[in-house]
Amino acid sequence: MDVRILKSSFAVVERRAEHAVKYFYSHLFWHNPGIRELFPASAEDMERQRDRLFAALTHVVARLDDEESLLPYLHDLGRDHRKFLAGPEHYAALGASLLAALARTCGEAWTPTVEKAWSEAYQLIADAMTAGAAAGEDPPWWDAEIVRHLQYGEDIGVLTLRPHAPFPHLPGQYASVSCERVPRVWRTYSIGNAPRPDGTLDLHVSRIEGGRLSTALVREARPGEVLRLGAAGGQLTLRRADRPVSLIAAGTGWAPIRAMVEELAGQPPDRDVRLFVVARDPAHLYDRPLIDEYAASFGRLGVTYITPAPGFHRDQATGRLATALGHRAMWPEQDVYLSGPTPFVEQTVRVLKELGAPPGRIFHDSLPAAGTGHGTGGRPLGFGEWFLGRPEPHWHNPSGRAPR
Ligand SMILES: NC(=O)C1=CN([C@@H]2O[C@H](COP(=O)(O)OP(=O)(O)OC[C@H]3O[C@@H](n4cnc5c(N)ncnc54)[C@H](O)[C@@H]3O)[C@@H](O)[C@H]2O)C=CC1
Repeated sequence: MDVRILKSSFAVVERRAEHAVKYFYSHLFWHNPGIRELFPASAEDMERQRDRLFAALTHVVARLDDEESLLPYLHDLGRDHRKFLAGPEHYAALGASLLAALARTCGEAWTPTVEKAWSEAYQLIADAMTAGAAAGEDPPWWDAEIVRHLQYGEDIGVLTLRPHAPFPHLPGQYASVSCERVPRVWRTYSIGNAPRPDGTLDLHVSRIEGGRLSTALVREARPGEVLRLGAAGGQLTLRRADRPVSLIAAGTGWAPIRAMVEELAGQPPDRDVRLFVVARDPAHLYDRPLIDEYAASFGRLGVTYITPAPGFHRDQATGRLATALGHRAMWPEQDVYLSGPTPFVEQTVRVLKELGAPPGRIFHDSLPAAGTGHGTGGRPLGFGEWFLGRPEPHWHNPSGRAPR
């Protein structure tokens, strides 16, 4: 496999990424009509799917000369793709369409040497993914019955699920979730509890305006229905160290923090733990009674609730949090765990760094697209630049896994 040739031809493809990805899917669905059934039906969900494919491809090409890190990534990716019902025949079809799209996009730069390099590279990718899928000991997915559905106000739902088989997860991790009401659409939700003896788990869902899965889960799903879960992942898990801890949650970002508080409460540490809970209004502090109970029973836990001042926009709570963080000392010595909306996490990380928190001790899930769409000097980003400049999205980081 000639990595130099692959990278230089991929540089051409990146500049015309949108064209390449559209051509790829048109080619794939035209030649394999059955495959369309495996992908989301709506144009909007399909758009996201296109983003994922190119992001994963970029990730792979960037690591082609580092097989040591690439192979485990591809194994995990293959194992993860079992939940999409991907079989060996699909890998062959995808390979043919990928090569056709690359050839089309590269134009005259597509020589027999380039084609040979890409065929070999794709074979390596497909072999590693199918080997990963075959070696996976976990089920391809977990069916999980809704056993309780609580709704807080119009837009928050807490769903308790009972997986049909043991579902390994660590406090703070998330799972991808799919529901028959919105076929073939998967979204990640953090798990709101530490592992329980009865194996049940809670998902905290905030309904997004126009979000079909979150609307179905909050407003329509009922006990008795079965959801589908992919393996738990993510690295927002407690580091066991002898340091003070701050936990900061906004909105349903409370879910993974709650799981970590449960873990800490099981073995209360001999160190200071401070919890900041931020919500758009007091009615959205939906777990406040439980948090107060924890604070009463777990002596080293201090809690600060933060909502916007009356009459202010919900985001004002983030400014109020910054002030409250400024009143806490010890930032250079502690571990900080953060969870909530992406702009909230970005803003709070900046404040924490200014307060002296070491970047290596601030933990949060990888953030999806920052989405400003602008480069230096306010220049709009080209499509390929935009893809490449994005932080690594967590939906194609299947390596951040639960213990197996
Ligand atoms: N592991 C993680 O990081 C998790 C992240 N989430 C994310 O958290 C969000 C929760 O949504 P909701 O409960 O509806 O929260 P929300 O929209 O009610 O926001 C809660 C608080 O976050 C802050 N905030 C929200 N948007 C902001 C902005 N643009 N700039 C500054 N501050 C902002 C405000 O202080 C607001 O009061 C979802 O986007 C979800 O994806 C949810 C669970 C886990």
